[in-house]
Amino acid sequence: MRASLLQIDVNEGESVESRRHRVTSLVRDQAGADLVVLPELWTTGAFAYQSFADEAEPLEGPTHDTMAKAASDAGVWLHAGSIPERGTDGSLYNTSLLFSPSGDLTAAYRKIHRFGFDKGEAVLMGAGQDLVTVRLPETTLGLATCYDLRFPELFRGLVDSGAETLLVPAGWPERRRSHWTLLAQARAVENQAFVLACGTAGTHAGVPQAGHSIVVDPWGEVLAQAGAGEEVLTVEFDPAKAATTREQFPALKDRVLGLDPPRRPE
Ligand SMILES: NC(=O)CCC(=O)C(=O)O
Repeated sequence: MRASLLQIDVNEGESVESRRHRVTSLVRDQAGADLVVLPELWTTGAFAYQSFADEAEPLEGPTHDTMAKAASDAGVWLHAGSIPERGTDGSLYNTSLLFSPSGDLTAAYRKIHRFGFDKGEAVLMGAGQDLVTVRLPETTLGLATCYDLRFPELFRGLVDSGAETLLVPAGWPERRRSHWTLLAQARAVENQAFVLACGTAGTHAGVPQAGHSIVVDPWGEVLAQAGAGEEVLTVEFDPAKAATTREQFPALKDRVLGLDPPRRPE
């Protein structure tokens, strides 16, 4: 499979409309890839909390429409990153969209772990409830978003649902770049899965972004990593390596199931 991760520079000097236009043409340029991945909340910026409500869109809003067309023009599976979604219940969600090569919306994942503790996304957006996996001809995708990367139980749930390739759009800050690389490798090793993690470049809301989008194989080897600026990171990988790694080093089979989860501290 050939995958292209589009590490987009997200900054307030460019309008949402102009960025959407620019990203659409970048996606179209990826014809020949099998899978294209965009970052988290690339229209607004993941830390631009004050613009979430103004820029929120219904699931099938302007970003959906332009990305559906770009996926079919390029003939690629497109993980279009995430949008600030205005749900039919009126709440906001951080929702990622996956399109088929014919431009159909195949899956939507509402981010489960919201970042910010008692501020920002954590209070402005609702939490997703559902794990999402998608069967492609070559592999089964598992969807997660940014801060989710810190929660291994979510990824284990995706693996239990058949995932072999884990897609993680993000808006990860430079301040914690070492965690980004470490966690991407950890999720790959412990789940014996590919991890394709696509972040943003630039600075928005005063938060410099880490960039350094990364592709890790099921053995934990880094197949490719971007630099700090806007970049198209292209990588070829054999998705069957998840199954062979699991056969040859069958650690997932040694899981002890049914352990009582520790109680959450008061
Ligand atoms: N947008 C996010 O989820 C940021 C996550 C983050 O900064 C971290 O986990 O560290």
